[in-house]
Order: sequence, then C-alpha cells, then structure tokens
Amino acid sequence: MHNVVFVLGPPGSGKGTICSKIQENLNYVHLSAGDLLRAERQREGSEYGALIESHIKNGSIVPVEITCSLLENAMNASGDAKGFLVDGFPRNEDNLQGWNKQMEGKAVVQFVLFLSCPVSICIDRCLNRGQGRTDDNEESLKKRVETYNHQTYPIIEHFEKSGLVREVKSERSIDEIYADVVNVFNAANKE
Ligand SMILES: Nc1ncnc2c1ncn2[C@@H]1O[C@H](COP(=O)(O)OP(=O)(O)OP(=O)(O)O)[C@@H](O)[C@H]1O
Ligand SMILES: Nc1ccn([C@H]2C[C@H](O)[C@@H](COP(=O)(O)O)O2)c(=O)n1
Ligand SMILES: [Mg+2]
Repeated sequence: MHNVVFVLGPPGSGKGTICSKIQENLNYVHLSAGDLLRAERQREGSEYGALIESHIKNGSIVPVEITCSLLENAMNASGDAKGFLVDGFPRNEDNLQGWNKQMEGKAVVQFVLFLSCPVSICIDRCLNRGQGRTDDNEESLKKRVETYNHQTYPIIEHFEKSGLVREVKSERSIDEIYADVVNVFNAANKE
C-alpha cells in the first residue's frame, strides 16, 4: 500500500522546489506529474507525445488514464520510502475519479499539502523560472491559472471537507515555507 501526500497549489507556488527539499530530508519520494508527462512527451515511440504537448501548451489537463499510470508505474518502480509526494495531482475531477478507480486498495492519501500563493507572484516566478518550459509564457500561464482556479481549487475544497488539507502560505522565502512544511510532516507522522 503506497502512502501518498498530494501537493497542490497554483503554477509557480513552489511545489517542485519544496518537494525537492522534502525528498532530500524526510525520506519521501518526489513524483511530479508534470515532469512525468514531459518525460513521456519526449519518450521515443510514445503514442501520447503530441496529446501531452497540446495540453501542456494549452494549460489544460491530460486524461487521467495517462497520468495515473505514469504515477503508479513510478511508485511501483521506487524502492522503500516513507511515502510519495505526488506533485501537481489530482488537478481536476477526472484526475480525482481516475485515481480513486485505479488506485483503490493500492494507495492511501495521508494528507494534501496546499501551497497557497497570490497568482501575481506565481506568474512572476514562472516567467523568471528559466527552465525553457513551453508553458512559461503569458498566454499559457493565463490558461494554467484559469485551469487552477476553475478545476484544481475545487479539488482542494473537496479534500478540505475531509479535513485532509494542510495549507502553507508560500509567498514567503523558501526557508520560511520549508520550516512550516517540516512541522506539518512531523505532526502528520505522529498521528
Ligand atoms: N518561496 C519562493 N521564493 C522565491 N522563488 C521561489 C520560491 N519557491 C519557488 N521559487 C521559484 O519559482 C519558480 C517556480 O517554482 P516551482 O517550479 O517549484 O513551482 P511549481 O509550483 O512546481 O510550478 P509548476 O506548477 O509550474 O510546475 C522556480 O524558479 C523556483 O526557483
Ligand atoms: N495532473 C496533471 C499535472 C500536470 N499536467 C500537465 C498540465 C500542466 O499545466 C503541465 C505542467 O504541470 P506542472 O509541471 O506545472 O505541475 O502538465 C496534467 O495534465 N495533469
Ligand atoms: Mg512543478
């Protein structure tokens, strides 16, 4: 049974940055759904490359059958760990329903780490990210933020109803955010 922490927040809120620090120090394995999709996009012989690229540039969400299988395969391929940081997933209702269907009996959600951050700060961070992403531009970011507001935030509200959300305000410095994140994980692992 895989132990999972979903990591959600607007584009540029720092999910990847904070997940990397958690992975380094807290024995959780970081799985970025976006990174897995970008790798599949580039994979020789992938039948999904063009579909994935179209969704990424359009800031829309790839069908869950593709993303959830990439996540499950990555979890199964990982060695022992305290758990998995599933970064940027579930991002909409299709992701949530697909996860519930595919991962029933295989994974348990420990909690949802929600990195909240004003969109203006998020957009600036993405525009200055410098990683050559095809979706770090004004047009794609506008669509990604719309997707986050209309499709992803309702998923955070869904988990909030079950008391599973741990919000950390992420407009602060990385060190300040990470100090709070460590406290969240320490508290969760005492329960
Ligand atoms: N607290 C912070 N203060 C300043 N810059 C930050 C902070 N957190 C992350 N960054 C920077 O902002 C950019 C976006 O961070 P990151 O890639 O971790 O965000 P993300 O939530 O994973 O974004 P996406 O959803 O687009 O993948 C990176 O260049 C990162 O170095
Ligand atoms: N569950 C997911 C996660 C990501 N994607 C696609 C669409 C996103 O805009 C893009 C980049 O994700 P990020 O690296 O910003 O987390 O990847 C998706 O379709 N479904
Ligand atoms: Mg990221």
